[in-house]
Amino acid sequence: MKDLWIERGERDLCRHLTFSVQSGELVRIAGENGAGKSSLMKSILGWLHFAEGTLEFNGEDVTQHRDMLLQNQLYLGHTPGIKNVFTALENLKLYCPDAAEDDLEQALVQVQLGAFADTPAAQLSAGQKRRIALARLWLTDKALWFLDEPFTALDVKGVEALEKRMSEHLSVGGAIVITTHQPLLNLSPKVIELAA
Ligand SMILES: Nc1ncnc2c1ncn2[C@@H]1O[C@H](COP(=O)(O)OP(=O)(O)OP(=O)(O)O)[C@@H](O)[C@H]1O
Repeated sequence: MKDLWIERGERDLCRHLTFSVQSGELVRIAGENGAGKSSLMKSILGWLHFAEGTLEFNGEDVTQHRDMLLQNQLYLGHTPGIKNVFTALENLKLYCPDAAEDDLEQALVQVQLGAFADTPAAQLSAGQKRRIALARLWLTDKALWFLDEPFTALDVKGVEALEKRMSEHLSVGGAIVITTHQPLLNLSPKVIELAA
């Protein structure tokens, strides 16, 4: 990201922001509520316009055509986006339609939802719904993850499991951009601070 200038409404969320994310690197976007962390992620992914700046992915300018970036990324938003009428397994299938049934079930086991595969999401807690969304991280082969407040509603075990999965991803050359108001337990990110 080079010289990003992002405006929202009347506010400049950042000006001339430059940073990089390398293979194997965890980058944390930090800042107070409203500082622009989610907006920055959405701008990088092309869902929000940015006023100025360039984006490169694998050394190629993708500012105008983000196809290559989008094909290689997984974005997990700060709301889990779970449909109440569907079961945990069905919800995961919606996100990962090409995954084999066994793999979907295994991913639910990884997030301690093995026993809830056939339970409608309406009967699950906020943390359990978050875990369904997170189960995608055990199924994806995308290199670059954007995780917007992924720890919300998770208990300590859930946080530990997610950090372990993130650590595995980094160790095989993946990269992660994360926003979180919660301190990481075992991972040491590079921090990009946005002023409120
Ligand atoms: N849909 C929207 N339309 C207009 N402005 C918005 C919209 N969503 C957010 N904003 C504004 O953009 C700014 C940045 O919001 P953003 O959600 O990116 O902050 P954040 O740092 O992710 O906050 P939080 O820590 O609360 O999640 C805020 O000033 C907010 O008021």
